[in-house]
Amino acid sequence: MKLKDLLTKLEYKVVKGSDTIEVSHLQNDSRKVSDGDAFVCIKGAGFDGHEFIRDVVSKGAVAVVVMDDVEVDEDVTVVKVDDTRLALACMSADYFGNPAEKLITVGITGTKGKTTTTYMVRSVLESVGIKTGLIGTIETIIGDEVTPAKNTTPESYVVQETFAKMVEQGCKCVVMEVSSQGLMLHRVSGFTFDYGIFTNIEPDHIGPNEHKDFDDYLHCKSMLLKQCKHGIVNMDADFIDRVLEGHTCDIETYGVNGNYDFKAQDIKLFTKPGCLCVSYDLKGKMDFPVEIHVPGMFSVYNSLCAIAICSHFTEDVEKIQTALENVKVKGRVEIIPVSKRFTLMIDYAHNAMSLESLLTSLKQYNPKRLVTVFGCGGNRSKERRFEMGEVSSRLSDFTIVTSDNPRFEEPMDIINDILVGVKKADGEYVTVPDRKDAIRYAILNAKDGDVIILAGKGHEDYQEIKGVKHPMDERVLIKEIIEEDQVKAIL
Ligand SMILES: CC(=O)N[C@H]1[C@@H](OP(=O)(O)OP(=O)(O)OC[C@H]2O[C@@H](n3ccc(=O)[nH]c3=O)[C@H](O)[C@@H]2O)O[C@H](CO)[C@@H](O)[C@@H]1O[C@H](C)C(=O)N[C@@H](C)C(=O)N[C@H](CCC(=O)O)C(=O)O
Ligand SMILES: Nc1ncnc2c1ncn2[C@@H]1O[C@H](COP(=O)(O)OP(=O)(O)OP(=O)(O)O)[C@@H](O)[C@H]1O
Ligand SMILES: N[C@H](CCC[C@H](N)C(=O)O)C(=O)O
Ligand SMILES: [Mg+2]
Repeated sequence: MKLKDLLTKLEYKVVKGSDTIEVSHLQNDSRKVSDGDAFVCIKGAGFDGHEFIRDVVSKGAVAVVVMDDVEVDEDVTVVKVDDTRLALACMSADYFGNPAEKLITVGITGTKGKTTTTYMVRSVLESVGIKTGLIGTIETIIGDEVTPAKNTTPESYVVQETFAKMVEQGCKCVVMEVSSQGLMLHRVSGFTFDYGIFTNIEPDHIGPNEHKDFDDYLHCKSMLLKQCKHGIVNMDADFIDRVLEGHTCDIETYGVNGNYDFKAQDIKLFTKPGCLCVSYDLKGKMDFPVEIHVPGMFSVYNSLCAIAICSHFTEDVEKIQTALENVKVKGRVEIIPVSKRFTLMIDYAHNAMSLESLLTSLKQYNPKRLVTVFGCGGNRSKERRFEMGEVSSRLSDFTIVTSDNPRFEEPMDIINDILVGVKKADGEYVTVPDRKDAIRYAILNAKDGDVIILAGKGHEDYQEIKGVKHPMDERVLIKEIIEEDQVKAIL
C-alpha cells in the first residue's frame, strides 16, 4: 500500500520524500520494524519514539511519522502531524481496512461497572445468536480465542487489529471498555462508536502518568459522547450535566431516581443458597421483571445499562432475563464456597467508589460482620489509599490491611498511607502485610454469619513487585489455606 493510503483521515505535511512511496507494515515499536515499514513516533511515559528514528531507518524503515522537528539525513520519507497518537489511530484504522465500519461497536466508559456490563451485554447478545467480541480489563474474547489483557483499552493499533480479527471470525458486534486513559491517549480514535455508554464518575486515576486533575479526568470520560452516534447514560450519576455538555450524539437514559428510558422500580435484595441477589421491575421502553444473582444496587445499574444497550439488538425478553440471571464475572463479587459458616468473596474494588458501593450493598444483606481484606496498588493514585482506608474502616466491622501490587513502592509505605484513613474513621483493624497471611487471618477468625471480602485483586493471577509479576491467584491461595490443619478444624 502507499503511505498516503494510510493518511486519509489526517492533516499532514510531507517534510521530506513523498507520500506515494510503498510501505509494507505500520509500526510504532522500533523493535518490530523491518524492511519497508512506516514507523510512527509516539511520546510515551517511558520512551519517546522520536529517539528511535536512526534505529528504525537502519532496520529498513522507509517512512517516519513525527510530531517534532527532526533532522533525518537518510533517504526516507518524513511526514509531520500535530499528534502522532491520533495519527497512529487513524493510520491503523486505514491499515486494517476500517474494520469498525463492519462491526456494531459498543464502547463503555465510567469509573466503575465497565467490565461487569460488557460481560452482561455479551452474554445477552450471544444468547440471541449475535456473535460478539469483547475487549476489556480481564481479556479479549474473539469467538473461542481468549487472550489475557495488558490494558483495559489497548493501544489503537491493537484495537484496530483486534477489530479486524473479529470481522474475520464473523463477529457482528464488539463490546469494549473504554478507559479515560484510552480516550486521552487516542486509543479509540479513528472511528465512531455506534453506541457510547457512560456509567458513572468519581475522582480516580489522578496522578503521574494518569490524569492531572479531576477536570481532566471528567473531560476525557466525556469525550466518548462526542465520538459516538448514540449515547446511553446513567442519569443518576454525579456530574452527569457536565458529562453531557457538548455531546454530539442522541441520548437515551437509565437510572432509578427519575423518569428515564430504562428505569428500575420495586428493587428487592434477597439471598439464595450460595448467592446474594437483587430483583426489580424494569419500566420505560421495556417492561419486565429482572433478577440478578450478584448483589446490590450497583448490579441494578449495571444490568439496567446492559438492557438499554441490548434493547437495540433484541426484543426477546426471556433471553435477556436468563442471560442476566446467569452472568458471572471472574473476580467481581465472586463467591468462593469454603464454609457454610461464613461467606467469602473475591472482588475487584480498588478505589473508594467501588469499595463504598460494594460495602454499602453488602451491609443491606445484614451479615453478622463485614470483614474487608485489602491493600492498594503502588505507583497508582495515592488518594485511593487514604480514601479506601476511610471507607473500609467506616463501613466494615473489621478491616485487615494488607498488600495489593506494590509495584515499585515499599509495601509498608502503602500500608501506612492506608492506615491514616483507617484511623480517621476509627474502625477496628489489624495490619497483615503478606496477602496470604491476611486471608488466613480472616478465615481463622471468621464468626458465624460473617461476610469476608477480599478486595482489589479480582481476576488478577499475579502480584506485581518491582516490575516482575509473581504468580498469585487468590483462588489458589484460598485452596491452599483451607487444606491447612488449623484451618480445616474451624471450617
Ligand atoms: C502510562 C501508560 O499508559 N503506559 C502505557 C503505554 O506506554 P507508553 O505509550 O507510555 O509507551 P512507552 O513505553 O513510553 O513507549 C513510547 C513509544 O516508544 C516505543 N518504543 C519503546 C521502546 C523501544 O525500545 N522502542 C520503541 O519504539 C513504544 O512502542 C511506544 O510507541 O502504552 C503501552 C502499550 O499500549 C501500555 O501497555 C502502557 O500501559 C501501562 C501498562 C499502564 O499501566 N497503563 C495504565 C496507566 C492504563 O493505561 N490504564 C488504563 C485504565 C485501567 C482501568 O482503570 O481499567 C487502561 O486502559 O489500561
Ligand atoms: N456500577 C457500579 N458502581 C459502583 N461500583 C461498581 C459498579 N459495578 C461494579 N462495581 C464495583 O467495582 C468493582 C469493579 O467493577 P468493574 O470491574 O465492573 O468496573 P470497571 O469500570 O471495569 O473497573 P476498572 O476500571 O477497574 O476495570 C466491582 O468489583 C464492584 O466492587
Ligand atoms: N486497572 C487498574 C488496576 C488496579 C488493580 C489493583 N489490583 C492495583 O494494582 O492497584 C488501575 O490501573 O488502576
Ligand atoms: Mg474494567
